[in-house]
Amino acid sequence: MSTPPPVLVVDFGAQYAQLIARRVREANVYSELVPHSMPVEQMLAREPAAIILSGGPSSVYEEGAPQVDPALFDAGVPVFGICYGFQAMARALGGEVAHTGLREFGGTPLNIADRPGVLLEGLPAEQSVWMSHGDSVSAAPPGFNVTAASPGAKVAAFENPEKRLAGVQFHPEVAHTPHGQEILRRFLADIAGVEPTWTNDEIIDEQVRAIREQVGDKQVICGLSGGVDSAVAAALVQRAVGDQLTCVFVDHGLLRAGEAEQVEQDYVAATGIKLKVVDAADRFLNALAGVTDPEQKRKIVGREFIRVFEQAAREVAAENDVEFLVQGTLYPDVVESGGGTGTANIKSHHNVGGLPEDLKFTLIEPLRTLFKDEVRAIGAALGLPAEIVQRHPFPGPGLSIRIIGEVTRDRLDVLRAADKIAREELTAAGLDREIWQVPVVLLADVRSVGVQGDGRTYGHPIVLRPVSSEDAMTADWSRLPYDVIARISTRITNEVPEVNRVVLDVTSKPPGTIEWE
Ligand SMILES: Nc1ncnc2c1ncn2[C@@H]1O[C@H](COP(=O)(O)OP(=O)(O)OP(=O)(O)O)[C@@H](O)[C@H]1O
Ligand SMILES: O=c1[nH]c(=O)c2[nH+]cn([C@@H]3O[C@H](COP(=O)(O)O)[C@@H](O)[C@H]3O)c2[nH]1
Ligand SMILES: NC(=O)CC[C@H](N)C(=O)O
Ligand SMILES: [Mg+2]
Repeated sequence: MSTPPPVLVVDFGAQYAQLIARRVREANVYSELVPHSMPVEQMLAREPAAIILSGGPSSVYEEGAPQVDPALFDAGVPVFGICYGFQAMARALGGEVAHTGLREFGGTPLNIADRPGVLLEGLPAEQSVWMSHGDSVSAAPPGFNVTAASPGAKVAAFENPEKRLAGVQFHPEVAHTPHGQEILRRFLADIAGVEPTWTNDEIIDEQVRAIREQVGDKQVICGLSGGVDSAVAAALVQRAVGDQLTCVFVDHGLLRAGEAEQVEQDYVAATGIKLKVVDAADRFLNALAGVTDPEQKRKIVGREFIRVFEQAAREVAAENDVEFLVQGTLYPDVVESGGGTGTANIKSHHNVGGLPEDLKFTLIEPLRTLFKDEVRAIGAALGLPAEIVQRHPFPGPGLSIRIIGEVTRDRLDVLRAADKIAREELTAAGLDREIWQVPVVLLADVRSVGVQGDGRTYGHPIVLRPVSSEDAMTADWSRLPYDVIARISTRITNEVPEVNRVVLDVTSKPPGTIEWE
């Protein structure tokens, strides 16, 4: 894929590395993450427009701490250091970093120096920034102006605009640094001289061009779920190769009420796309019989999806094998599956970590580096209707990972009924847009005693998990109005006989993930 010269974000193990890349894209500049282990020559071979060094947990003076190769600063590429990256930069260029004993975590006042330089000129002389450090730069490298200080960091920002180098101790990428985005934008525009041309239209044109080149005159299939990501991915591919694309919607028996009908009607009506619907419920439910382990469920679903796609591909093009499979994979699917830089496997998303080893398709995943809200913006720019673009996420493994315990048809029916009620009440209360999603979970192996109609019941609990989030990487539990929760609870316990208790999940992410499995 040919993209503009990237701004490379070098990941030193920061919590926020991908967030930095995303903020750069928000400044309309193309950006990608690379590991700190990548040799400088390789970074330079990418002809980056600029390089940003991320934060990280190490201390630069510790033995074995990741260092920055000083050759990076001689290459004439603009460099911006953040937190650990700032400290590593200071050290590589002849400044000093010390453990001063003055740690700063969270909102911290920043005082701008008399010579505020390019990055801070005209911004409030005192402003709040988000800090998270124990080490500090005690002396800036020769040739650099110190442009700000904080109580715990006498060198909190420095720059050398002639050499196009700058850095900050604080985190401009987080929302808690109010002027952070402006500071990042100034680095890109005024120090690095990068043009802000990476707009949604640009992304679309670039992806369409790349997909057309990759696919040529071959046939393509796309797993279409009715969700946002695959809808946007399919729309991009349709724009690129038109009716060489066939979408395949798999009814795996793990869907919510009304979902299959909705895909068949809404999506085809909105886009005119060629759609093949496969009823594969028996196949998935047989494969899942007796399985309770979440990772095993996810891997089974991942494998069965591919087997169904293979069969569908054979039917789409009898003699001319389908080589390409389009998936609406997003960046969070990749990181959580352990595909980031040194990141742990939290859960195998069926479309990444859950794929079988003998996968024969070449994957086309045009959204793989993006977050959901970026994808929504692209979907809107492609002209997809709001009902599709604003839809709540629903995981590919569907209700199988919302039944804690074995997945059976009866349990699926119970969960489907409860989920339908929760969704109806949320929509009736006008809360869909405020809420990220509301997984409804059945604790199938847990029972508790109830009393209904003067009789004893021994039923199952349903968990409501309403969350608010910007990008699914972090989330908070949503403070739904009590009367809405009460209506959902009353209706579920009245209308679903197997359920006699409704509980609310009040855990943020971290420590909980959004889905229970
Ligand atoms: N029922 C399905 N039939 C066909 N493909 C599916 C199905 N469910 C998921 N997929 C494939 O797996 C990918 C990942 O699923 P995921 O749920 O993350 O995305 P989505 O459904 O497109 O969007 P959303 O996150 O909004 O639900 C989809 O983009 C799609 O390619
Ligand atoms: O396509 C998907 N395949 C999966 O296997 C999967 N698991 C979780 N999710 C969705 O991803 C977001 C983050 O979820 P978690 O906090 O549970 O990891 C939430 O929006 C989840 O609904 C999935 N989507
Ligand atoms: N967030 C960071 O990058 C921290 C850098 C370094 N570990 C410190 O404590 O100062
Ligand atoms: Mg989905």
